[in-house]
Amino acid sequence: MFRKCLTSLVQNTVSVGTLTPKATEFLRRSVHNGSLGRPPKILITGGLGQLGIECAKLLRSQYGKNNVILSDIIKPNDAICESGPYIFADILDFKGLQKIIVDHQVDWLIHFSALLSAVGEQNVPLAVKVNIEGVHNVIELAKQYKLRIFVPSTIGAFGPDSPRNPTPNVTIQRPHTIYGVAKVHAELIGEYYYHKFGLDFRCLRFPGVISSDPPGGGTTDYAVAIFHEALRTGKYTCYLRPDTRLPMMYIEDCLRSLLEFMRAPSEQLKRRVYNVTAMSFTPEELAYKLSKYVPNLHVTYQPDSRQQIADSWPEVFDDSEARRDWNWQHKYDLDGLVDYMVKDVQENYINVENGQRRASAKI
Ligand SMILES: NC(=O)C1=CN([C@@H]2O[C@H](COP(=O)(O)OP(=O)(O)OC[C@H]3O[C@@H](n4cnc5c(N)ncnc54)[C@H](O)[C@@H]3O)[C@@H](O)[C@H]2O)C=CC1
Ligand SMILES: CC(=O)[C@H](N)C(=O)O
Repeated sequence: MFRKCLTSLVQNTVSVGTLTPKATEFLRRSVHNGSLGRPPKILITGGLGQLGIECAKLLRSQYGKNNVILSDIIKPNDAICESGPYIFADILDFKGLQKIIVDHQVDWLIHFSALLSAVGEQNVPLAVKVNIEGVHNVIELAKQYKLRIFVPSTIGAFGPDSPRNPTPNVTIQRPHTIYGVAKVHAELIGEYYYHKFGLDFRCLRFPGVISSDPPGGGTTDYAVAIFHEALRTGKYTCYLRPDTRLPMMYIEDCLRSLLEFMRAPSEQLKRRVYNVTAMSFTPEELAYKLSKYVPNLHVTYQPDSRQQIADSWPEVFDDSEARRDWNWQHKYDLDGLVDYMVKDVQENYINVENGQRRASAKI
């Protein structure tokens, strides 16, 4: 009965006449913070991308396997199905998303569906749909069902007119990619819904995120690809100039920032959109660090259309406001990142492939 009453409160489907507005708000917040014995039910959209699978692992370790639902439009493999709930959800299907939120009593929405910067430029109409219409759908649903919603933004939300070193939290934003335009739109509409309707909208601008999982087609992808190529072949051809400096972050830091930010009490947040970062480096500097593990590493540079995008993005990201307001602190610097990535790619990709090759040679 108590659980039912709380759920109704969270979803605002009944009015509880006997409770004061303050008590109602307290209960609603307690459920969102997982502090009433009921962890939040979380839906991750675009969950089979670079960030989604690892994010689900982290959130499931905190809130339980069945309280975190992964969703995407991709057919999942066996490992994904075994790891916890997975649902097909097209971000463009408003009613379909609505049904999932109602059926599964969702409290938090982590909205990862997107076309990244380089792929977005290859298919602008689709990027407009997924990155702009998709955000409209989730923001409206989050408002209707009183969800806490996280939408990531990016260094790509800045453009050539923005100060690049450092790029502060609030400054000129005139991006030249459809990806960036859509992210600025997401930041603004989220802030608008917060001011107008009290929506608990939260947004972090991430730098290039580095993990061993394949990235989705961005401008910062080289910083993942170089590990896979260099450790397999000792060579890598980079599509950016050697001196292209970009802000970056190891995935563990990125997802921890998301979790800490989602858990931060609303009154601690001075704004709804924060820059976060860990380090900045160039391809040349990364190659130098990697050459300590791959002594004869040979990197060549053939800049393509992604160079122009990178040249319009921040070089150094100023995340001092996140550090001040909710105590954001990164753990991995460039040395730590390279060390972890080398181990991860070697153990979980190269050694596994070699094992499979040996096994099939025996058959
Ligand atoms: N990976 C990075 O370096 C950064 C990522 N971000 C943001 O984080 C979020 C997640 O990024 P990644 O995981 O790297 O992207 P990703 O490209 O690896 O994954 C995006 C996912 O969205 C899904 N998707 C595409 N169309 C869809 C649709 N119609 N309905 C539902 N899902 C759909 C794709 O199937 C894919 O699994 C994105 O919003 C991205 O802009 C922000 C800054 C840096
Ligand atoms: C920094 C990002 O948003 C992403 N990795 C991209 O390069 O598009």
